[in-house]
Amino acid sequence: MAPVQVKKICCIGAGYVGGPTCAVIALKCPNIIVTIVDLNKARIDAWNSPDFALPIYEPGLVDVVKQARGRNLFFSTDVDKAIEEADLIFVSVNTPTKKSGVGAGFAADLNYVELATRRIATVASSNKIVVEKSTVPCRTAESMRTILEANSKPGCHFDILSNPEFLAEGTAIDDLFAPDRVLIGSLQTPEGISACESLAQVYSNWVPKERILTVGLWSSELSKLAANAMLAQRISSVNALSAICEATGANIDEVAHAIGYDSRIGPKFLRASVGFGGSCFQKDILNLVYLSESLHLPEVAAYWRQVVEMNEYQKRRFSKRVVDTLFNTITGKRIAVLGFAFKADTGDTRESAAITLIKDFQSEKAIVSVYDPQVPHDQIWQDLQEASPLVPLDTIKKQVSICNSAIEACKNAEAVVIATEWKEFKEIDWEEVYANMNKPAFVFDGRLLVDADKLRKIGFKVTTIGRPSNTD
Ligand SMILES: NC(=O)c1ccc[n+]([C@@H]2O[C@H](COP(=O)([O-])OP(=O)(O)OC[C@H]3O[C@@H](n4cnc5c(N)ncnc54)[C@H](O)[C@@H]3O)[C@@H](O)[C@H]2O)c1
Ligand SMILES: O=c1ccn([C@@H]2O[C@H](COP(=O)(O)OP(=O)(O)O[C@H]3O[C@H](CO)[C@@H](O)[C@H](O)[C@H]3O)[C@@H](O)[C@H]2O)c(=O)[nH]1
Repeated sequence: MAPVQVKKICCIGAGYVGGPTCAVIALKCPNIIVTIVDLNKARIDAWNSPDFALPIYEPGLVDVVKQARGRNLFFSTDVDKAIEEADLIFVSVNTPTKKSGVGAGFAADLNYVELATRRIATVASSNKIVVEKSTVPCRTAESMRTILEANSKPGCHFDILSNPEFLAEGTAIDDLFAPDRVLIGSLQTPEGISACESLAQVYSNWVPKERILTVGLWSSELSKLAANAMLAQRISSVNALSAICEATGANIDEVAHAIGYDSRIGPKFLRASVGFGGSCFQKDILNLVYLSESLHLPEVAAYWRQVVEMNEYQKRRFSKRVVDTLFNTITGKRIAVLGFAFKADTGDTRESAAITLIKDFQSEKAIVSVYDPQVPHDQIWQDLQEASPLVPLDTIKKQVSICNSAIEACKNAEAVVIATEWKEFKEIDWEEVYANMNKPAFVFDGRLLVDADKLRKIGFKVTTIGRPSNTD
């Protein structure tokens, strides 16, 4: 079967994945019309804003959108029109962890995927290649196919592909321009292989052929969960070692450096931290845990669950270290929290470690001043409210304030807690910070960001993750 040449793409979901991914496809494939749709009008309006005030912050994204928007890249709320016109449809909607019902707290909520799939079936009157871009449990493509086939118009044929996304926030554009690999899963039927070839041709406009991996549908779906589980496992492993370092006098930086030199281990993703955050790692591991339990593999489930438990332990351990170091009480003390995003170079706060830390400080009755260079203030209030649903926002606002600079946040504080590795925190005038703080002035570096010796020379008492107190 000759592969269909894709001329029009629709992407359902204009979020952190759909937006950047399909904007890059539009940039790299000027002959393909790409329309990104979403039900959220405010989000689409932001993508279309004349001054490029896009709904997500991602280095390099504005340049991509500037070049392609209006040429062959369009953002719209008219979901049906874009579905109808497209040859290929990416489903890039959110798949959060279920909050209630069977599998609550573990299983992926596939409601958005199902609604988008049903919409495609209802609207489409010509053949479509439907691509699962969202991260989903193994065999979701089968459910999508069943829904599409049961609801399709006569003569309308659907091929389903899995094409998970591996971009990391903060480096999304670089990752999309030069991906380690593009993974496409299809049924191993002539139609499936042909559809796979159609999508591979789109990517081959800029991705070298040897980096486009084609596999079976279920392997593709599972590979996405597996990649995230193994990445998160590395962080939990290094964080577990950081606890041993703090107790023994070893230095986690030196340990990570030494083990990373082994070419079988490699140096990347071994940075001890206050805990991993982001919308993916925890969700996808819990998804894998649920899958393992559903398959009656309790030992496998327990193995992966431990990666998340270690992460929770790391966050709790860090908060406790702050309290212990500040003479076992932080009641009424001002703590400056630098960074609220889950990592640097993003404004995304989903599952950010900062949220847990601030909640812990609130329950110890500290006064908290927060600063993040990218996260909107409304988002911070929303996250803190969601973290403490029983506490009225007015009460939270009496304990927490949001500042417009790091210097302002640190004023009159007893301690500075570095929760996100923003480069600007390395470069702030620490002498000025010190001058304006109560003494003794403490710094807790949860990101291995600052030069502890330099800060100690200024007068700070510095505690660094993965190093023993007082001696690093
Ligand atoms: N964020 C990441 O870095 C990342 C990376 C790789 C994979 N993923 C996966 O990609 C998927 C999307 O993640 P995200 O971070 O972009 O989510 P997101 O919440 O930022 O975006 C999803 C968008 O889909 C829209 N939507 C939901 N249902 C819809 C429907 N029926 N019709 C039209 N629009 C609809 C929502 O309004 C939302 O704007 C998830 O499965 C996630 O696990 C995310
Ligand atoms: O050595 C490290 C590396 C990362 N982190 C933390 O781990 C979290 C996740 O970081 P990262 O993986 O860089 O960002 P994400 O955007 O969550 O990307 C992950 O999740 C995406 C969504 O599935 C995948 O597509 C990516 O491949 C995968 O890296 C963040 O809190 C980081 O601060 C560490 O603590 N130490």
